[in-house]
Amino acid sequence: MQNNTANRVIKHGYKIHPALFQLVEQEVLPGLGLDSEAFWHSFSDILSDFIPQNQQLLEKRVHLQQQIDNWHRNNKDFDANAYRKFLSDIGYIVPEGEDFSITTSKVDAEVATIAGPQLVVPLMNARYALNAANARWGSLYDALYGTDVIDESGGAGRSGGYNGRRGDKVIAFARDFLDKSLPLVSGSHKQTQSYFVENQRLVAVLADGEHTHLADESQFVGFNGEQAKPVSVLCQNHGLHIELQFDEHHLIGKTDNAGIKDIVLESALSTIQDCEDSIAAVDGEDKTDVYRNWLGLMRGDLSETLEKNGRELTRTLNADRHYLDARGEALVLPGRSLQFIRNVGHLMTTDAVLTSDDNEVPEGLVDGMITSLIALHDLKGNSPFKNSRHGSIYIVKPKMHGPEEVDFTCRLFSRIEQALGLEENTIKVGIMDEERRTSVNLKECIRAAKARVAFINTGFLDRTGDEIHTSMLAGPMARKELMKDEKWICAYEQRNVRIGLAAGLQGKGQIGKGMWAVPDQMANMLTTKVGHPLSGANCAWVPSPTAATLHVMHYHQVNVTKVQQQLMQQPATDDLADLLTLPLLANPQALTAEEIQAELDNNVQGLLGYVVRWVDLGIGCSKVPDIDDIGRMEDRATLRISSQHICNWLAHKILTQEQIMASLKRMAKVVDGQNAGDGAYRNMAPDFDNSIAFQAACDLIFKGKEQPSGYTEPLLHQSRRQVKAEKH
Ligand SMILES: CC(=O)SCCNC(=O)CCNC(=O)[C@H](O)C(C)(C)COP(=O)(O)OP(=O)(O)OC[C@H]1O[C@@H](n2cnc3c(N)ncnc32)[C@H](O)[C@@H]1OP(=O)(O)O
Ligand SMILES: O=CC(=O)O
Ligand SMILES: [Mg+2]
Repeated sequence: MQNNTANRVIKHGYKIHPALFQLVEQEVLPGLGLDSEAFWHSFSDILSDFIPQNQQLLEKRVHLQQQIDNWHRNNKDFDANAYRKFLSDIGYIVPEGEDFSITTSKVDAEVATIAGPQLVVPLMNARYALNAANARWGSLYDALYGTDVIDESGGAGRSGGYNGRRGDKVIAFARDFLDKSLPLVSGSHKQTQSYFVENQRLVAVLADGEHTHLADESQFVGFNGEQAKPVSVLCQNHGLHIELQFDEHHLIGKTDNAGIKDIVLESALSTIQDCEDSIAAVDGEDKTDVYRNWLGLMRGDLSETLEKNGRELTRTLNADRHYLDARGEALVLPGRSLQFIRNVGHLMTTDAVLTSDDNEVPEGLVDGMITSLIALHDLKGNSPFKNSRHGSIYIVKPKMHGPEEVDFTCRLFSRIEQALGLEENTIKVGIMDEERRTSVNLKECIRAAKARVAFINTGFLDRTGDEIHTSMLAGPMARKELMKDEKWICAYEQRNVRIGLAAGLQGKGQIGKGMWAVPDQMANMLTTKVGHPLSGANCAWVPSPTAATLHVMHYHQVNVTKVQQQLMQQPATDDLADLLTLPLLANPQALTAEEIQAELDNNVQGLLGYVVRWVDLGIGCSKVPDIDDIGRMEDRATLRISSQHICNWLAHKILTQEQIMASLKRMAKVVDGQNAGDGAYRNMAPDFDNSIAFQAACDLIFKGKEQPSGYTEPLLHQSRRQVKAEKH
């Protein structure tokens, strides 16, 4: 791919994309008190020092993978002990050192001490990014009414205008939630006729006129309005706030015994603004758009005008929330989620900055520098809002392979801090445990970041892709849907919590769990995702604000601190053997032709449905219907799984090339049909040869074995850039 070198601004030998240069000079640097020349000088020094190291780390990945491939070629009879020894001999598994505790400081409570949902959002989409930042507080009534959590039986359907029968079910569900999280001394919230404040206590009046109180009176936090007739009452449970809002003239309030019009839950405590797998930013122009959104969030002036339900509205960041505390004194709570930014990993390069000989520079280096620079606006108080009250910058670093790569990130952050005049360890790091070499060496990875690590998180989607790719030659893999029951993944999830706790993350940072990837199945999420806090995780990913408002109920139900304390009492186990158990098909011959076809078609449908929107429309995260018509969140990590899975079955002759091509062509028509309502969409069928998206999908499968770690971004980027070039 030819890089556009026109109109570049040369800074200390590097050629800066004009859009990025303009953004930094005209929008980012003003107000930061930094000298422009000094900034570009230190940026170029950092690039010169870190580019060769970045390259070496990538070469090491390739070298290790080659040795693993050779080992599988030469060891058809798998011996687990010999395999483990081999991995240690080649340095894939590193020796574990003494126990230690992380020393990270200045971590905000949303990360360190309060357990709750973490929302992830594509930063390229300002409408969603703003919505996510504002998802700190969400209406429980809306979340219940609008999703399958409330069943439609008995005339409680969702279509049409407000359905009172459905509303009654919502209110009953919510009252039940109040009874569990804010129990009363006597009676139930289901019987309350009113609430008021008296002598710094919350009083609930029951149907028979009895005045009762909260069983734990310290749960009452504050109110708004008159003590005798509050318009809202604020309580808390496990550090999470619950707001009861009253209005007896409101559509809902007037049907409610106590005049409650809504119950608002503190929901997404933290949000990850994503520059990585949920977006499609392939060049300097795209990167600049993404950085501009981050700037708007950090400067507090991001806004987006949109049309919703036939009305135009302008979305901006929500203000903080004001109350009177129990004593009647002012109380202010954050109106927005605490924001992390996810940078890209070490693999990709970007033309946002070119070297003197026109080579792209590692994208992660540019992300690190520019997103930190932008976050300085928050630290310097240039926004009417505050993100980190402790003056920290939170960067999630994905797809790192082992402790050396974590160390590289930390050294990069340290240099960025020096360049920006920040105190050492201002930039906190979230380590995604989503590559196998990180999982097997997790303790050493955390040690490498022990003064700045603020979270570890099991990115099980990428991790599954890496599991397949790393052992590509070992044999055919289990079916995709059954992967979640395999020994390695159970060990991976438990081990991550165990090692995180042993390294002292409790009270200092997050031990996180992965994404709920079926955005419309909220009832299923409500029964299943409680498993995350129960496993000792103090946060877990959700795909939408609604999911955050529902998932937060799990943290009311489970006291994660107590779970963690119990887990810390348990003796350490050697779970490495389980972690290294390959998820191979127990009996490939037992698969029926129908099962094979269904597995293939399902993978192909998801893959095509995602890739076509990525390549042709630049949409990095989509809800794509699977073969059973269930909408699934697809991003680059889920694509990594499906492409690597097909590739693996092809490599082991469960599938043939012809069979895959036939499925691709058949499923392309299905996907075209699914997108028929979208005017911007371009069909893949029948002119397959001229569809860049279709060709990209083929390459992801047929060239999948050769892709570094099975990643999808090199091919996606190349194809998207081709589409963009054709449009210009
Ligand atoms: C493996 C990994 O890396 S996982 C991390 C990467 N994945 C993600 O970040 C997933 C983020 N989620 C999403 O992008 C979306 O929820 C999708 C693509 C899954 C579904 O999107 P859609 O089909 O547009 O959702 P749907 O139509 O149900 O809802 C749209 C509404 O929800 C909001 N919404 C949906 N997801 C989000 C989100 N993550 N953050 C904020 N708002 C969101 C939209 O703003 C929109 O509301 P609006 O009209 O008021 O603006
Ligand atoms: O980034 C998350 C994942 O599951 O991959
Ligand atoms: Mg990932």
